[in-house]
Amino acid sequence: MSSPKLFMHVQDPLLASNLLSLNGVRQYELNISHQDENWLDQLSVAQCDVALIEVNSLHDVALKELISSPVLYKTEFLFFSKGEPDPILDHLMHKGAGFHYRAPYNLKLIESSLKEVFSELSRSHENANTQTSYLDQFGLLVGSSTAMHSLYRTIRKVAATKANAFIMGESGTGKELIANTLHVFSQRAEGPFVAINCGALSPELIDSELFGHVKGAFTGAHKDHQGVFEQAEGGTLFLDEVTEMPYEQQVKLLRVLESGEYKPVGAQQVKMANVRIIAATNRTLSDAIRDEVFREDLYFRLAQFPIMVPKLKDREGDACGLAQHFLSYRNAKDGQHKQFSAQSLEKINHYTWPGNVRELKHAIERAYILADHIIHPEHLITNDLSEQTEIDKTAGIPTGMRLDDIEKIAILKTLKNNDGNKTDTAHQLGISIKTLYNKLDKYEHTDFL
Ligand SMILES: Nc1ncnc2c1ncn2[C@@H]1O[C@H](COP(=O)(O)OP(=O)(O)OP(=O)(O)O)[C@@H](O)[C@H]1O
Repeated sequence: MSSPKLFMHVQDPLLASNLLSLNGVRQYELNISHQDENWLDQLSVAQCDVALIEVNSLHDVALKELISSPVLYKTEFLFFSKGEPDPILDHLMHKGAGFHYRAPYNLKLIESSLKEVFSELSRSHENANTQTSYLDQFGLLVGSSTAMHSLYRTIRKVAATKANAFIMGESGTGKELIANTLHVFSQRAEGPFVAINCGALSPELIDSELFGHVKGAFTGAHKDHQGVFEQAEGGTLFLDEVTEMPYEQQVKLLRVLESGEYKPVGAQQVKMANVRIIAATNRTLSDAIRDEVFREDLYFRLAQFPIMVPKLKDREGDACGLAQHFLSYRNAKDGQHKQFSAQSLEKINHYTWPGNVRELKHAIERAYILADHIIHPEHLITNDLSEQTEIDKTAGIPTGMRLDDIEKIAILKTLKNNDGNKTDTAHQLGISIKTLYNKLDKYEHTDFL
């Protein structure tokens, strides 16, 4: 088991020796900087959990670079300064970089901060290879891997600010849960969390869905309707699949973000929005911007904090842990005691889960339905095409299975075969996209947790 790593860039010999004498420092695996090289470059390579940085020059290039570096969100920083006002350092503190100690330094306080951070990090390092059903939970997110703990730290820092955030990650990695967790840890937690899927909005109703409408604004507008900006007033508005919003609508969104003003359809008066926006996409943004699917200016407005979500296959140990987590909740709901065989856990551990946590969750749901007591590998229907024939033979529908369970299996399997593409899935199943979204929503909110 590797222990947490600490990077130290301190020029003042007295401060350096004081810090090195602390137990709080010595418990880490130490990386001392080479003074004549850029410390941020060194820290990026060393990938340390904690960094002690002495700031003693307004011309510290690395400090400026840190503002836009991903290292800012992966590392816990303790800055030391003589106390001269430093706008860059202030900017970093507003971004939730960590602690700033001003001379004369209180070594006891520094020691206790380092110990606290160490015990939090050790827990994540210890659990990195867990195969048990117990996983750490942060907000709504479950996972004990180092990648998830690094994400938790990022969320904690971003939540402390007022900035908009842009969550990027593959489908099924948990972007909506992350947005919700950000909300829960923010100062707006008492306000509403409103999520809207921009891919599921019909082009005719999009203005009304976003900004609302007044009675009589158009045929069928029988009464006033609140748009999501108003519903989320004082809270957080989550724009899922924001890159799927029609290009011309994106300008309207940009305008609201710039001025805070919006006008319900048919209204005379503008309203002021008081919402924090969190957006998400599973597209590769550079491609979406290049192909003119998504406006670059909107991206910059939304992405004051970009958050990258790790794929499930990059969260060591979490696939098995999450599988057990989902199964235990399902067992508890039905008063059952179904279990995984050792071979099933092995299969879960080795499969790459291209559909990420959603695919895993659905696979466990299907396995739970198909297995009597022990979940064997053949009950775990994955997207792995090399196993498809075998799966199809073994996944016959047992007599007496509930119709809504059969429907669920048909929907989830078709979705998987279409790599998560909901338009193609709805088309093949002969249902509307809206019905598909409603059903998926129902499964996600009723099966587990
Ligand atoms: N870390 C996690 N812990 C527990 N459940 C999770 C986690 N991540 C994802 N899930 C579950 O997996 C499913 C998919 O999550 P979510 O909808 O947040 O993913 P997404 O990245 O927003 O997907 P999409 O891009 O397709 O909208 C949900 O049922 C969610 O509850």
